[in-house]
Amino acid sequence: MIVTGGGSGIGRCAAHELASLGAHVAIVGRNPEKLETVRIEIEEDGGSVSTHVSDIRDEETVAATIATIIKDHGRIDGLVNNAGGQYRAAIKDITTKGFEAVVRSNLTGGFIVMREVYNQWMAEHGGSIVNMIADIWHGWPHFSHSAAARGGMFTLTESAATEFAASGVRVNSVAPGSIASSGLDTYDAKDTEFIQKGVSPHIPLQRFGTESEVSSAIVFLLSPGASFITGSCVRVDGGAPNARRGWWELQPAENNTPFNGFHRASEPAILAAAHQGEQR
Ligand SMILES: CCC/C=C/C(=O)SCCNC(=O)CCNC(=O)[C@H](O)C(C)(C)COP(=O)([O-])OP(=O)([O-])OC[C@H]1O[C@@H](n2cnc3c(N)ncnc32)[C@H](O)[C@@H]1OP(=O)([O-])[O-]
Ligand SMILES: NC(=O)C1=CN([C@@H]2O[C@H](COP(=O)(O)OP(=O)(O)OC[C@H]3O[C@@H](n4cnc5c(N)ncnc54)[C@H](OP(=O)(O)O)[C@@H]3O)[C@@H](O)[C@H]2O)C=CC1
Repeated sequence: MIVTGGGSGIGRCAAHELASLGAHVAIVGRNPEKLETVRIEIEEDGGSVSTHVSDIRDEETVAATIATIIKDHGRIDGLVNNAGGQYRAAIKDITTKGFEAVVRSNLTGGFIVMREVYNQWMAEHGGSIVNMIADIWHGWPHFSHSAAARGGMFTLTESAATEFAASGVRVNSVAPGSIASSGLDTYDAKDTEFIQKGVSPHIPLQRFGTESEVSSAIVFLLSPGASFITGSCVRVDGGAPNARRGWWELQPAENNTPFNGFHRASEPAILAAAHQGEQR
């Protein structure tokens, strides 16, 4: 199994889960120290793991990385195309260089990894691919570059699912909403406050999700339990896209206490666990 972005957050959690189920996990990322930390954790837990330093945007390195994984481990049954991210900015302030950096990180890079895994292994042997996107439905203000890229990845997933089906390759996407992952550490306090105020009041389940709640969707889609599912998207978002204006005011009075995501009783525990790297 390959997990890109396996050195932190959701990718780290998925890598732990896959290793605990008996898979050899090849984790890919740019930062060798992060990968090394996760390698030690997984091995301490009795799992099998290898680390591969690669920027998913660098075609040559990605091709070489996939070839190495096949040479060393003999097969690739699954790909978790998870690496990515963005910074918060209004459209009016996004430079072309910044826009392209985010699109390359969240669309082109994932495309390169998926194509190489397919061409070098899965076209002949089958497999399962999970592409990470985000809660982009109806747009993603202040993260528009990422929304554009993830929208592309959503339809790339649908196209690949059909093109690859005859090879026995399933391709699905997972769309996390607001997840209290270590990825939130990449935002400064101002951004986090924006996310908290802008996002939390619109989550019907009234909290942020956890890394393991996203990992379980990933693992399900990779598993034989999902053998008739391809070209689909599993949303892991607490119902956020279904909340509409006025929704909160229509709640029963006993539920009608102000909630602000991070301030809910469960939030500090979830965030603390994510920050301390305790989620597996
Ligand atoms: C509720 C929340 C939901 C979502 C949660 C998550 O996804 S959690 C996951 C969160 N995890 C992650 O996001 C992790 C992965 N994310 C990343 O690696 C970066 O965000 C990246 C995608 C921009 C790639 O970065 P890189 O190192 O490859 O690129 P680079 O540094 O070379 O920049 C290229 C250009 O982009 C621009 N620019 C960049 N940053 C800013 C900024 N803060 N401000 C303004 N502009 C910025 C700038 O134009 C820069 O060029 P310049 O002006 O410097 O010549
Ligand atoms: N947390 C959330 O609320 C949400 C997260 N997501 C998405 O889920 C995925 C996982 O996020 P999360 O775990 O929260 O955040 P993290 O920032 O912890 O994870 C992102 C991982 O991707 C790796 N990465 C980023 N860019 C590259 C690159 N160009 N090449 C190789 N590796 C790269 C990073 O490692 P390194 O720095 O070593 O390269 C890092 O390990 C991301 O795509 C994220 O945008 C989507 C919606 C919501």
